Amino acid sequence: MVRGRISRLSVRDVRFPTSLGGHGSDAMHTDPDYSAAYVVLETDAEDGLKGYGITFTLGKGTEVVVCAVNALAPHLLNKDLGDIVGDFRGFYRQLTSDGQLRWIGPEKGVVHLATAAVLNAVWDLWAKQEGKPLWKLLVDMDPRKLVSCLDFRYITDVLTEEEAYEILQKGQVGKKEREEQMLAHGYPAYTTSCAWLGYSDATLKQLCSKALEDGWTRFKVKVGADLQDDIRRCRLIRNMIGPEKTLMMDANQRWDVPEAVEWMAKLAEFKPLWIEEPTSPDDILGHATISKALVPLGIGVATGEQCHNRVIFKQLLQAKALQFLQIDSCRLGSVNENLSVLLMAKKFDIPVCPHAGGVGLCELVQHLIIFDFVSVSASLKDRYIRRVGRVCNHMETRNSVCF
Ligand SMILES: C[C@H](O)[C@@H](O)CC(=O)C(=O)O
Ligand SMILES: [Mg+2]
Repeated sequence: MVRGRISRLSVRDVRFPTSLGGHGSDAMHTDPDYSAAYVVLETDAEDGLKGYGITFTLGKGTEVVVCAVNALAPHLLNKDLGDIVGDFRGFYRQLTSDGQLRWIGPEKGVVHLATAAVLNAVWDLWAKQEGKPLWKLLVDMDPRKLVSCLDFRYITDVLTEEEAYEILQKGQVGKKEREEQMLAHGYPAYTTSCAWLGYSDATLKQLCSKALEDGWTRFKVKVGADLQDDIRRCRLIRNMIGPEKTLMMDANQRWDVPEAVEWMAKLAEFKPLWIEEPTSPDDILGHATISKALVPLGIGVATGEQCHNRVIFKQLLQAKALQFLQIDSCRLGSVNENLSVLLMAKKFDIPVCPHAGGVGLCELVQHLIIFDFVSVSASLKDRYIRRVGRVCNHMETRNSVCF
């Protein structure tokens, strides 16, 4: 039973100096300081429970997101939590339709990152009050109630509320067994931690050996800045992991469309499962062109970590522009919008492999992907979550079930 009126919203600018060691570096973000705008919601309820919400940022941008969170605060303060989650679709619309703030969106950029942080905190508070981790709150929720939390505006041409409901109804079959499977075995994961672009070959080798010792079987390597460097680094890592283990590549939007196709033709010998963000995240048809050109090479296209909203995902799916869909728990408008993308992916039969690794992302997306497996996709085929130690060890979480 939800309770309390929101009495306080505070937001902090939290930064880790990861750029000093090249951690998190890629072909476009050469000096990332992993950071987060960290929101805490308090209520006047006697239970003393607080809701914590995060959005991932990269250093200086955090102060801008903090401003946007403060600008959204009046929508929450003095509101009854019961009223918010009782009409969650309406509340999502209220936040994303603020007559002045939507001009600097709408549903994209800084204001949407801020929306994610705020709504992540609301979901956290709701789950805590119900005494469940978020994934369990979602899995146990009546499908009618669940679809009532989602905003179908702009996506009804591919997914109506009724279709979403039917998907969730079908997902009820075998749900208990899948939940037990998750708790017993976890969700398959991959690591990027050994192959950031700013790492020397010596560091790459040392971290890759350690990851192999630790039992990792799937590895992602950053590429895109210099072809000869990429060939050398991909050869090094492929030789170390052997022909059977999985290798993914991530270009972080570095290339033009023809360049992406030519570059990947040169890296195809290292048998990547996917090339992630080969070009601008806004270029839907460009992704479709790349995707079509890489099919004969057996390389899929993965994208989504910088997809603004459900509309872009809808078009990527319609255009057959991706083979792996990467939701981001903090770039989309929190759980509400992520769930609508999970349901669209199910309709198009495209596996979801969430973006994670940044501050709080591994902790957040595991809830979404477990819900996806238990209640939506019912499949682990071609699905992997990202796991990372470096920032996760600053987080205290319950129910961590990734391996
Ligand atoms: C700047 C970030 O570290 C980015 O490289 C993360 C990313 O692309 C990924 O985790 O995937
Ligand atoms: Mg990436």
